[in-house]
Parts: sequence; C-alpha cells; structure tokens
Amino acid sequence: MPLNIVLATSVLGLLLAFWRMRLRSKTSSYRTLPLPPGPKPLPLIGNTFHVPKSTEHPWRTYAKWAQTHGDVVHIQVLRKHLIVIHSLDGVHDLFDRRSSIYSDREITETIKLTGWDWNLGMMNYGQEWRAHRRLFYQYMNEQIVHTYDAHVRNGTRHLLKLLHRDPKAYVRHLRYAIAEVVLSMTYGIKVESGDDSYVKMLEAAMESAEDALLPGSFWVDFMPVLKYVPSWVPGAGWQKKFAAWREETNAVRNVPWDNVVDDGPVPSIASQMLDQLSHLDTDARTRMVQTVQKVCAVVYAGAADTISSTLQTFILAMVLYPEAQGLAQAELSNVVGHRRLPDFSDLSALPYTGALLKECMRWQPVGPLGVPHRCTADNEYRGWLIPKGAVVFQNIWSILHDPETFPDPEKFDPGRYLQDGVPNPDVPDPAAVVFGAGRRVCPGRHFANTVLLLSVTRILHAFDITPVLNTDGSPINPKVEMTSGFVTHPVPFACDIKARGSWAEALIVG
Ligand code: HEM
Repeated sequence: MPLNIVLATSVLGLLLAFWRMRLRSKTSSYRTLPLPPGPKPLPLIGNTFHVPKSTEHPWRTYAKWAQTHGDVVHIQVLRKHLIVIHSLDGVHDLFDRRSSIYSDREITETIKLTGWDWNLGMMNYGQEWRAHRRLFYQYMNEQIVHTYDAHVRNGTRHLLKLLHRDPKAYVRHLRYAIAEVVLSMTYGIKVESGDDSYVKMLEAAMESAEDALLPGSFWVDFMPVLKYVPSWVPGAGWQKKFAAWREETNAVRNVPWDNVVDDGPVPSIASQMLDQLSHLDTDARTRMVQTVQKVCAVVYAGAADTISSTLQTFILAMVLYPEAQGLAQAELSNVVGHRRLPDFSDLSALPYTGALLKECMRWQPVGPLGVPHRCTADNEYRGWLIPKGAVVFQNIWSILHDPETFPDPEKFDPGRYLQDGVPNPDVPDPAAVVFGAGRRVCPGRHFANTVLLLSVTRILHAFDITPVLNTDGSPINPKVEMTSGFVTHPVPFACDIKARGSWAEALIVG
C-alpha cells in the first residue's frame, strides 16, 4: 500500500479515535449534571406514586408542580424519565432547535397492544416514519388542502341541515359531518345519510387512544413484562380490553380502504396515491400500497376526533358566552349579509370570528399534553441533564393558560387577540402551540384550520346557540367539564340550536 494512503488512513483513524473519546467524555460529563427539578423521588421506585392518572386531567397536576419547580419538571418512574415542559421557550429550545435529537417517539407497550403502531404519529423517528410523513405532506400541505374545499363546503352545508333537523343530537352530527368530509376526499366514499357505522368504528378506536395513549395510563408501559400475563389472571382484565381495541384500530385501517371508490369527478387521495405507484415493480408496489393504506387511515384517524372535539368546545363556548357569539354574528351579517352562506373568500374579512376560533383552541385544547417526544441522546439544558430515552411532553394546556400571556385564562375572550379590530401581533397565536412543535408538528394543521374556520363561520351565521331553559324559563348553563385523556372534549351537555330567522332557514335548507 502506498505510504501516503497508510499515512492518511492513520491520521483519519487518530482523528476518529479522538472524536469518539471527546464524545464519550462529553456524554459522561452530562451524566454528572443534576436532573431537572420535580417532586421528590423515593428510593428505587422514584416518583411511581406521583404519576397522575390519565383519567384525572394530568396536565393540571403537572401545571401545579410547575408552580413549585419551574417550567421544566422531571419525574422518574422505575427507570423511565418523564420531563414536562411548561413554556413555549422551552418547547422551541428543545423540539425546534434540537430537533435532530427530540423527534423520536416512545413506542410504549400500550401503543403496540392497542394496535396503533401503524400510525405515523406513533412511529420511531427514522426511514419508515419519513416515508409516511412525506406522502402525508404531499396531500396535506398548505397549498394542496384547498383542492378539498368542495368536500368541506358540502360537508358543512350538510351539517347545517342536520343541526336544523335535530339540534339535540349535535355531537353526533359534528362527528358525522367531519367523517363525511374526510371519507369522501380520502377514499371517495359517500356515506349514506344516517349511516354512522364509520363514525362508530372510529369512536371505538379513539376510545383506546383517549384511555391508553398517555404514558402512565397502564402499568405495562413501565413494566413491559406484564404483557405476558394471561387475561384470565385476576387483575389482568385489561388484556381483553386491549384485544378488543386492537380489532377496532385495525378496522380503521382496513374497512374504509376496502371500500375505496373511484368514480367521483375529482379522484380521491387514495386513488391519486395509488396512481403514483404505477411505475413500480410488483414487490416495491406491494410495499408502497401498505404505506398508502396506513397514511390514508391516518388522515381519517387524525382528523375526525380532533376537529369534532374542537367544534364541541366551540358549541360549549357559544352557550356560555353569548356576547362573543353576538359579536361574531354581527361581523358575519356585515361582511356576508343574509342572502348567502359564508365561504372561504370571506375568511380574511372576519377577524373577530377568526379570533373566536383561536380562543376555542386555547380555552380547551384538544390534546392538552400533545404527543410526547423521545429524546435520543444525553444533552444539557439550562444546567440540567436531559437523559437519552427521556419522554418529553409539552404541557399545551398550561402554556395556553399562563396568566402572564393570557390574562384571566379560564375566561373565553376572543377580543384578547385583537387591537382596534385587527389581529394584535403581541398576543401569541394558540395555533402555534396546539399543533405541537419540531419535526413532528401536526401535518394536518392546515386542513384542520380550513375545516374549523368554515364550520364555525357557517354555524354562527345560520344559528343562535343558547342554553336550554328550565321549566321556570331560567337558562341551564352547562358546566365547563372536559373528559380526560390523550384527546379531550366537553362532557356531553344540552343546548338549543335554532335558525337565526327565516332568512337563515332559507339558507340552511336551500
Ligand atoms: C384541532 C385539530 C388538531 C390538533 C389540535 C392536532 C394536534 C396535534 C399534535 C399536538 C400533534 C403532535 C405534534 C408533536 O409531536 O409535537 C399532532 C400530530 C399529528 N397530527 Fe394533528 N392535530 C389536529 C388535527 C389533525 C388533522 C386534521 C390531521 C389529519 C388530517 C392530523 C394528523 C396528525 C398526524 C399524522 C400527526 C403525527 C405527526 C408525526 O408524528 O410526525 N391532525 N397533532
């Protein structure tokens, strides 16, 4: 071997060894740092008994801890480190600025046992996730989502009819209408009127997401060996629950896919994705078809529950805050008039109505703890060690209820985003928080905004939303009570939804 190659190889080897030594010493130096503060752990079991139950609004408990310990709170359960971030700066510092090591997910036993591991939102950061996310983005980016406007118009128009016909069942109608929009654009499926089998299927699957996907919901997340305990063992009834949930999550992936229709004037997302594969050989095509199937199911699973839950919160806010409702309706009457329904072209002229939607997202965020990120390398943050493998949450609820940024945070007040009738740039937009951050930021956010804005403006234009009345004529104001879990929505409440006048009735049925 020529001498210069030997020399070059040796120098390279030395550099490599030096770099690895530095890396090792750096890693070990991080290990001497303290962990971020948090409730005092007990020997061996750490904070095992501190972990708030997923059924008890854990974001409120974490927020209380943050008042004592600061915006970065750490707990340890057996060998697992959980870190909860309570400030937007903290979220940006870690999820955005250090995204190369904060973009993984913790694939808990619960995720595998409930069968959600086909969902790109639950995948490890790597090639498979990248391929799914790229495909998803191609059909959900900011520009492309407007090609689905016709589906959104039809769905929201139908929603008004359903609400008019049977206002008491508003929750069912919201879920049905969103399912209708998403299934038609994704699979070309026209849901028969009154057929809520798709809605029920997703509801059943989402029950597992709501009950089980926050780490700590089930002990098996911290002690994986428990997954081998047979279901007949006393206390292991959760195994049967998981088996049933697995069937439901698989149904979300398979049932709409088996019913893809390809006869509409605009091809569905599924058929466009499949067309893209025509040049591939059989093996590559088979593999990619599976990816397409999963990505389509993620559109449905990601959209349906989050959007309909936000709309339920909107209805609750309108019942409780009639002055906000009145201001938005006055704006709509001014801009749109009484001869037509609002459309996408009106949205930029409706600052108060836009602010009202922002406030719905802030007041009761649909995913109060977001989706946890997993950190893939030891690193130092503000003098603390964030250990490799730590599960890092952003407490979205707490960030959006910080009284310094949002005074009187429990109050629903769209006016807080406006100054002299135009958006106030000094008030943060909750949309920059509720959809998460970094490389895993919600890729469905543009579509969610589109559907939410048109739904909210059309419902407000057409209806008055009021409390139901007691026998003595006094209003029964519902309590602000949210379900607890991965995704939340208001606990069911009664309200009245009535057309705003004969002009509105004509628009609804027309
Ligand atoms: C109000 C509506 C919605 C809210 C509040 C919301 C919120 C979120 C949040 C907080 C995350 C986690 C981000 C992170 O890891 O930091 C997320 C991820 C995700 N969302 Fe949404 N979302 C909404 C609507 C949608 C819609 C309509 C879709 C589908 C069309 C969707 C699809 C997804 C997917 C696929 C992920 C996983 C991304 C990944 O892990 O790479 N979401 N969403």
